[in-house]
Amino acid sequence: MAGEPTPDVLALTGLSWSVGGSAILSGVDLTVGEGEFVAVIGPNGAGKTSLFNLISGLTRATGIHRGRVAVDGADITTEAPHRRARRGIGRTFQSSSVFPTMTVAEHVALAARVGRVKESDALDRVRLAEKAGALAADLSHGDKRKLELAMLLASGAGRLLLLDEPMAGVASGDVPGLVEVIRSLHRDEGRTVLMVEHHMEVLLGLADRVAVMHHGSLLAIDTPERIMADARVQEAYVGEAL
Ligand SMILES: Nc1ncnc2c1ncn2[C@@H]1O[C@H](COP(=O)(O)OP(=O)(O)OP(=O)(O)O)[C@@H](O)[C@H]1O
Repeated sequence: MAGEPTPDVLALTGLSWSVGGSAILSGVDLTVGEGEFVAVIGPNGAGKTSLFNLISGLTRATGIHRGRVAVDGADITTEAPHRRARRGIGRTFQSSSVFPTMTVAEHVALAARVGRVKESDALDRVRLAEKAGALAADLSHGDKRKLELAMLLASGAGRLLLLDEPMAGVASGDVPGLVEVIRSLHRDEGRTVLMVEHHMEVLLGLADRVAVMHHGSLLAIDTPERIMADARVQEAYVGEAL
């Protein structure tokens, strides 16, 4: 007999945020299932980063909030960011945040102090083990991204990964390696991923569904192929490449 249905890892209901009278997010409803990969796209200023901020709790003290954020069925709308991290929410930012004078291994050791993951394991999983002794300042941009992922894994906060434009600034030759690392965290380890990414060619074969943000609302959510063929999406992107 089938057991109880598992709650969605993430469920956003009527999520809205306004600052100084301007609506930045309006009534976003979105559910993400366990092990699902959802890409978030949308023109500049559509609200993608704000959406991630509301899920990770970074904007709690700013503006007017409405709606609900639930993780594994628990309402976390007013929870502090560190408590959300303990539930497994791991977040990366548009620009890399590593300490130039620390080595790769030192970064991961620091993160592992709050998690229970072996440091060498975290580096292996992002394919950075051979650079353990390198200074972060000497890493390519793609390797800095991998290091941030290793830190999330080591800290134990990577069951639901929120990746904000991980390919931004990464040299084109390093993109396939980084895509492979993200693919393996999702496909081989079953992690749930929400990722902002502008390049549809990266998302084809990676994302199960693509959510399109436009003017702070969710315009459409569907398979990458159907999203690419959606006339409303094409219209939202007038003047920008999809
Ligand atoms: N703390 C804030 N206070 C006021 N306005 C904000 C704040 N954060 C974001 N905004 C505004 O909200 C809108 C959406 O910004 P956001 O960064 O979420 O968009 P985005 O889709 O991630 O854009 P991009 O693709 O350019 O990164 C923008 O007009 C931005 O200026």
